[in-house]
Amino acid sequence: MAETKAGFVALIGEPNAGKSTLLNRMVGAKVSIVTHKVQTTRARIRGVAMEGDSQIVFVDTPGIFKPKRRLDRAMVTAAWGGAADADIVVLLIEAHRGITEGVEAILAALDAHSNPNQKIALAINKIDMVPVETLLALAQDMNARRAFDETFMISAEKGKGVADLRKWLAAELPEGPWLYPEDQIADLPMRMIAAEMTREKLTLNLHQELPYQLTVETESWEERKDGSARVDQVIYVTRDGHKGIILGKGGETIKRISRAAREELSEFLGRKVHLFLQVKVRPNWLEEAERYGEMGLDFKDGN
Ligand SMILES: Nc1nc2c(ncn2[C@@H]2O[C@H](COP(=O)(O)OP(=O)(O)OP(=O)(O)O)[C@@H](O)[C@H]2O)c(=O)[nH]1
Repeated sequence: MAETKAGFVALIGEPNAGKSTLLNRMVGAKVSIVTHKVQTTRARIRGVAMEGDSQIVFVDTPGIFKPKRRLDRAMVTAAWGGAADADIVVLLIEAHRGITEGVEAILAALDAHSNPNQKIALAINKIDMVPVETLLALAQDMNARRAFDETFMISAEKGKGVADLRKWLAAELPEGPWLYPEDQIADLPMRMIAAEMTREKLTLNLHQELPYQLTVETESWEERKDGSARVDQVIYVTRDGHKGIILGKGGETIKRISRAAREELSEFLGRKVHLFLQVKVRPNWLEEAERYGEMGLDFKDGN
């Protein structure tokens, strides 16, 4: 019998590089949140992909960017933490943006946050947006700055090159027993996935900065005899005014958000869901330790 392999792969990159899209494509289920807005990923979400005898456990980290607030700092620390613990690190960059200041900053910090036993691959994403010459020049330029173990050119959205990357990852992982039951696609508690779904709908339905000033928590999850689930969530905002915006005129906005989140969760679970949303004002939630635990982040890291 062939030896099984298993290990952790960290996807790192600037916000919006396409980490969530790539993860979802590799795992084949929507476990991470994808939107057009940056910094949507706050927690270290894992997805598990099987490839032959290998089990690849993905750590989808928040984008790495210059931290300003405590929450930002905790997110960036979590991102680097994910990289340090992984067997393989994949640096994802955007083909059309090339070597940005952000990419340079990540390259400069990569040595300090990785170890010599780790393989580090480069994945140039969004190749659908540039001509092939640009792509080859970028691959060369990046490899001149750092000797990557392998370079991949992919389109996470269109699925190009993704299978090659997956095969390479599977082959490079250390030998060992699988870490999760084969049919388990994500170890993220369902409560958190449900909260992320609601947060995604809020992000899509609200404008500008507001989505970054709120957080969603699943307070209770009740399995009902008829096979449905009752899910109660609280949306925490920092100001009274924000609460009004989320509720909307006659509660229209929150109803729309609730309907969209319920439909997605119900589709994901394959059964009926009763979703109840409440909006609460907590001026200091950005500074409260327990909010960080809920998001899988360490409060201390924000200091
Ligand atoms: N054209 C093109 N767009 C892509 C591709 N991959 C991802 N995108 C888009 O890029 C945007 C960002 O993708 P995400 O997967 O959310 O990026 P992320 O790195 O997880 O972002 P954060 O969660 O903010 O860190 C989305 O609008 C995607 O649809 C690609 O191969 N080609």
